Amino acid sequence: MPSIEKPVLSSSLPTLHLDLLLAADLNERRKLLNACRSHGFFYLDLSSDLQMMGYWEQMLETMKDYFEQPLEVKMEDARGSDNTGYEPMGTEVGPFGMTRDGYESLKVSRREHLQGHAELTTSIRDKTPFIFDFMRKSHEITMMMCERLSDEMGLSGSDRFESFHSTESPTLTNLAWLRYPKYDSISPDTVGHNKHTDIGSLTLLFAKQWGLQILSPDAKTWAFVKPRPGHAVVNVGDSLHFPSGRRLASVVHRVIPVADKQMEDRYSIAYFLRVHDLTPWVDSTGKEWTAKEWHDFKFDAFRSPDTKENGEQVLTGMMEDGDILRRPCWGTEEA
Ligand SMILES: O=C(O)CCC(=O)C(=O)O
Ligand SMILES: [Fe+2]
Repeated sequence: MPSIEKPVLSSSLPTLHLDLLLAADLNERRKLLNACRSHGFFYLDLSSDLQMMGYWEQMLETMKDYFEQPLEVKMEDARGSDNTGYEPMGTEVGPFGMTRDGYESLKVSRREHLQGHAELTTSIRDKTPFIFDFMRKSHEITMMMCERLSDEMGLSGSDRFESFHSTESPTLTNLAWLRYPKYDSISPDTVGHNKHTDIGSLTLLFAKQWGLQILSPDAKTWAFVKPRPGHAVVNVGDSLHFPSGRRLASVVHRVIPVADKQMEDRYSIAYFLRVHDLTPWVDSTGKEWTAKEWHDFKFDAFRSPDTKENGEQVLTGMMEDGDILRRPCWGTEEA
């Protein structure tokens, strides 16, 4: 097992409140934009939404039951897709030299949600209505934040972030369950989740256990994001970073096992809100992309960054250079 540096906690992440954002509180809206500009990551206090808090608990139980099944049963849900179905451990490159990733996942796409039918074949199939409820709520929350950001940035018409997510065109939005095995049972060659920025627009992450690290602009080093009860973690992805003219920060993060803290399997739930496939943008080198091209190129890089021209850079959204955060142009402007 590679040695893991002493944890540095990220205590400086801003905290936003779901109820205040829903009420379109002007101060909270300003805080949201500042958080997306300066840190790209923030805590979202969900404690005002008892239904969501209940869903989170229930989802954890459901996903534990799912992952406990034998590998060959879970493989019945494998579809060789990056947005739907089961993926075993080791599909992608891991965080340390010569390692593969150390997590398994199950994804349900928004396309399945909108069609009202998930292509699940195993025991989990009868949980589909609950999974769809969770996705609906996660979608409402993330889209509401897109609205608040657009308002605060004074965007109108087709420049507003909501319009990038229109249901008329396909998107690769999905809900993912992730399981990282407990520290004791990790094999040295499949570990954690490699450094990356998220492909989509906003990620709503439900994780009660340690392991998530960000490349902190404050500490200029890897910092653990401390799990906080009743709080989700939200982060900006590349599909808001580039289309916002890089004013919103898509920050590099990863997951690594924590020796004295990961005594149990680690479970996280991520809602990956993504823009529609044809959304155009220009990257930091001036190259033009559509969201779908970026997505496909980046997923290839997840699997083998060394074999792709600029794979490393695509992986980290061109935000990082040798584990040092490249100071982007965000964070300096006033809201
Ligand atoms: O499992 C986690 O806490 C984070 C996962 C993640 O960063 C991702 O899947 O993009
Ligand atoms: Fe991520």
